Amino acid sequence: MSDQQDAGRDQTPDATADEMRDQPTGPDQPARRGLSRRGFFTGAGAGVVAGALAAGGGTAFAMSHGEDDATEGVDFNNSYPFYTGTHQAGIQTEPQRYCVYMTFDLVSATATDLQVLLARWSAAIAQLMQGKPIGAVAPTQPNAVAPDTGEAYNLGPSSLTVTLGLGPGVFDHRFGLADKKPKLLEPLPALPSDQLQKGYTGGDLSLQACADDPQVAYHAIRNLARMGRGTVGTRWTVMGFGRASAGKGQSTPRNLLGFKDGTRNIKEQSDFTDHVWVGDGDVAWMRGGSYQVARKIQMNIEIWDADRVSDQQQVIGRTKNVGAPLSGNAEFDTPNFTAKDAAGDIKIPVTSHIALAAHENNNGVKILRRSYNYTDGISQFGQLDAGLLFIAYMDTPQSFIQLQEKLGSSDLLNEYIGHIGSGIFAIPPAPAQGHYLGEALFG
Ligand SMILES: C=CC1=C(C)c2cc3[nH]c(cc4nc(cc5[nH]c(cc1n2)c(C)c5CCC(=O)O)C(CCC(=O)O)=C4C)c(C)c3C=C
Ligand SMILES: [Fe+2]
Repeated sequence: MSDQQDAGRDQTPDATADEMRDQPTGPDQPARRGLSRRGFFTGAGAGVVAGALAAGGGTAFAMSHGEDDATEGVDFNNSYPFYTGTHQAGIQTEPQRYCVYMTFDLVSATATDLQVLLARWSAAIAQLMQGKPIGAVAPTQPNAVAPDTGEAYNLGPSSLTVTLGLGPGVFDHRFGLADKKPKLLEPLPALPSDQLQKGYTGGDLSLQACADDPQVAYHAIRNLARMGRGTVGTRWTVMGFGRASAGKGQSTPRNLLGFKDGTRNIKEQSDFTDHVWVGDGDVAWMRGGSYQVARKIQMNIEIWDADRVSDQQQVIGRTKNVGAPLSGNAEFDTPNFTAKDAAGDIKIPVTSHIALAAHENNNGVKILRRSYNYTDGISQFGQLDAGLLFIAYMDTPQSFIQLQEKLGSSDLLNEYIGHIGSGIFAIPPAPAQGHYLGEALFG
């Protein structure tokens, strides 16, 4: 690691050495908390993802921003525990800056192969989340092939979380696990405005690796895919940057439309209990788990960029700079969906994105959004190929279906986006020490 990277990773200008040593750890608690968010060196910015990858790590650089920014500091030494015995990390965890999402097809039809893979992946994920390699990077035996590919060596845990999902295919005729199938795990139905492409859809297993260093997230997925060879084959992947959602202690970031995204995301513990974590109503082994819906949503960026900001605000239902609902003044003002202006017009259009998606207008339905921006470069038509890797967690997939049936039919945003990829997965709870993800399936 270069001196510059070392400086970015280990120096915390306004935290003392004692503060750094004495932070509490526990389920879903980072190993080090309480470090000042401001005054830090920041991690790699969204616009330099490719550069950071090419440079071989999270670029550390000092920047000055205005007051209304989302530049919380990054502690590359922060880690989360894997063996919590409760919920998997990477859901309630404050969103990290980068995400590599990949789905896999099971190419072996033997339940034992699946069982061994889940056990080996679990052990490896636990190591990776502590910032450790999954075996020797440079074996002493000169003819040996290295178990770990090495590109994350010494980069620090970087808040890595790896979240595993089980798709509907795990419970089909192949593995004898049909009686263990989560009650609500079915392929998503066709939804209005779907433009799904086979190359970005489906999968028997999913891995969501999130970290504050893109290379740490990529290393995790690369090595887990490598371990899976012979049992799984890769299906589709998206690399996400610039978290497009906010956790409880975080400021709200912006998506590629330039709007704050995540203002009214789920943040309170009671909402996680009521809307995200599976309770007693499902198969017993899913208790503490969740359902994950992933959508690759392409944006027609050039068309959006040509639109007047006043119109963009009508589409979203919020102001672009502050992120306030059109019925209010400040970002966290509660939207008033019946408020009218002096001319008698509804202030938040009824077909705006937030009016259609808000829980007040959907019988109380709420989902946890944990999305990331993505770019695939330039399309065959010479246009920017970019969008949102929409990832959501919920206690029933019906919540997403209900919202998307409405959004897909009427959302003003549909002129500017297209859902091109899709996947649905059951998220098992996290194992306790000595156990592995999905172990209850094989009892
Ligand atoms: C089916 C669920 C949703 C999809 C798909 C979706 C796509 C999508 N959203 C944005 C941008 C924003 N979304 C915002 C709010 C918001 N979105 C959903 C659901 C889906 N979005 C919900 C439930 C909400 C909260 C509504 C509320 O309670 O007010 C916002 C506003 C800021 C915020 O509260 O987060 C933006 C901006 C894009 C660009 C997009 C697809 C590309
Ligand atoms: Fe949205």
